[in-house]
Amino acid sequence: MMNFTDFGLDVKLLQAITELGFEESTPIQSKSIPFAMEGKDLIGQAQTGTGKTAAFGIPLINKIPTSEERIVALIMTPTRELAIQVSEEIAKLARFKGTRSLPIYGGQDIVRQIRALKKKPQIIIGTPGRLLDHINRKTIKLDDVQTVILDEADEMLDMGFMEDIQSILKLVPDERQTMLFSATMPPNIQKLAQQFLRNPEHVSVIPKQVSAPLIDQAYIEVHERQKFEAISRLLDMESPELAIVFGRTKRRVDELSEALQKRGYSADGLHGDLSQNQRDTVMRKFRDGSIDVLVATDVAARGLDVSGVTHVVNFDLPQDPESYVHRIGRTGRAGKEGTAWSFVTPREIDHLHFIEKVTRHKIARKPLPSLAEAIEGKQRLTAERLLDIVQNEEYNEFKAISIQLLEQYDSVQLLSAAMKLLTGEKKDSVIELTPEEPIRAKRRKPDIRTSGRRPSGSYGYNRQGSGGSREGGSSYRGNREGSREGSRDGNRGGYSKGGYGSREGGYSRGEGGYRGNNSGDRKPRTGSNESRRPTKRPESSDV
Ligand SMILES: Nc1ncnc2c1ncn2[C@@H]1O[C@H](COP(=O)(O)OP(=O)(O)OP(=O)(O)O)[C@@H](O)[C@H]1O
Ligand SMILES: [Mg+2]
Repeated sequence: MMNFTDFGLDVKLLQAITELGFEESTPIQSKSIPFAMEGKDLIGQAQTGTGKTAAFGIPLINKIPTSEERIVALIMTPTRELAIQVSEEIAKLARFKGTRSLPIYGGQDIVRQIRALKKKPQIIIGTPGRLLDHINRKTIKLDDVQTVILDEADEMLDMGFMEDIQSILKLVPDERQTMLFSATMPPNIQKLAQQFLRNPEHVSVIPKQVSAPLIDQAYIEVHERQKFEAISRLLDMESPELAIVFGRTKRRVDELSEALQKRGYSADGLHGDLSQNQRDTVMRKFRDGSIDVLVATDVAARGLDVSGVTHVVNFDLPQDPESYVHRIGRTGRAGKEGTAWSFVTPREIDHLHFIEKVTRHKIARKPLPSLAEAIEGKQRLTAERLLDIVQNEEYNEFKAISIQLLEQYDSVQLLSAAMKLLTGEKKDSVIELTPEEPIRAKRRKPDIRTSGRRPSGSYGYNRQGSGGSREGGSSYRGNREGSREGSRDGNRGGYSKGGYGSREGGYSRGEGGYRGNNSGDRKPRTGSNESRRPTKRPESSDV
């Protein structure tokens, strides 16, 4: 671990890093920043939630002169939400230095983007489809780009963005620095790397444990028709601060989020068929805590960093182990702990074993919480809420009436009634979700490592790859949308509990650190770029 002061960074950048509460660099940052500062091309791989964004953001901002008036850097991400988020992190890091960046993605009003481009951003963060659109309109010119970063590079390939990326990179001068980052690196990344990187440094953080140590993983065997009851009980029992529930299809996400709302949970859905405006609203509500359950397709599986996500639930098992890795990686970030549950139907047990094998992590089986446990959980939560008020002495205006009531009734009676009211009764509306087909286990051929250079096991796990055929798509591509088909090689590159020092404090960031605040631009998005649609994936987040 290093201090950020060791890298010889611009003082204003250091100031921003301090302000963000980053005390020491994470392993991927310690390893990548020096290479990046030397101008080397780079393939960077490390577990979810370990600071890859800053690993490329810091050296990037460091190298751009304040006086620069051209677009000199390009960052590509697979989804719009991620473009927004990365752009926000870059903006925070660039705050004092004054580096100008701009997110550019599908679904946002293009005229507005064109206007923003006139302010001479130095860094563009975008999704490939919309970027190409601007390139074709000549509103973005890449002739002066010196640095290109592909975040979640493997996912962009899986989404069928290869051609788009190729067309874009052809327009960038050869004399440039190119960097790829992801927690998983399938073999097909090699193709991209060979084509676009020059003698890249492979930086991968070697994990002590195969799976993310901070995520407590479990599965619950349920029948398809029990899933809704199961999720209700889990939510009641654990009352997550924030939870992300992954469903396989858009229909699933719509039905489930509606059903949860009907039952009184504060939930909302996110998938690629919503308007950008709706997507933004849902994300904002989730980040500020006005909803606590985000039901989503795999559009939310990659890269999203929302602090306070304590639980991830795979309501439907993902097709690919990589998708599993990224999904559960929405919790247990930045040194915090998290819990991930997966619902597995009896016919999917084999598929679960396959995920276990590839991720080299045994997932513990847990029983479905009983109704009694769920009720107890809810009551405990109510009691906590009450005690909170007691502790903060926020009840003065109720004192008089309480005294009056206590003259007539017994205190236990009264308190019980108050708790009943507070807990709320479960609305037992009938919930019916359209069943999803079980995922069939598919055998994949043993994988080829991302790069022959690394000793085996240096990734988080050696996965069995699909040997190139894209896993999963076939059987349900049609309506399964959302599911990210697989990247091939997964890896939780890194970082064991000890990785950040001790787990809580180790990855320390000041209290005030984060909480998705969001300086970035969040405007209603309208309009779209339908001209290019990734071939592989019905849910494109870009167009
Ligand atoms: N050195 C650091 N100290 C403390 N917190 C950090 C540090 N670097 C990054 N973080 C914070 O850690 C969180 C996770 O970082 P980030 O989103 O970059 O992870 P990632 O490795 O890109 O994960 P994913 O694979 O899911 O995209 C963010 O909130 C980020 O601000
Ligand atoms: Mg990331």
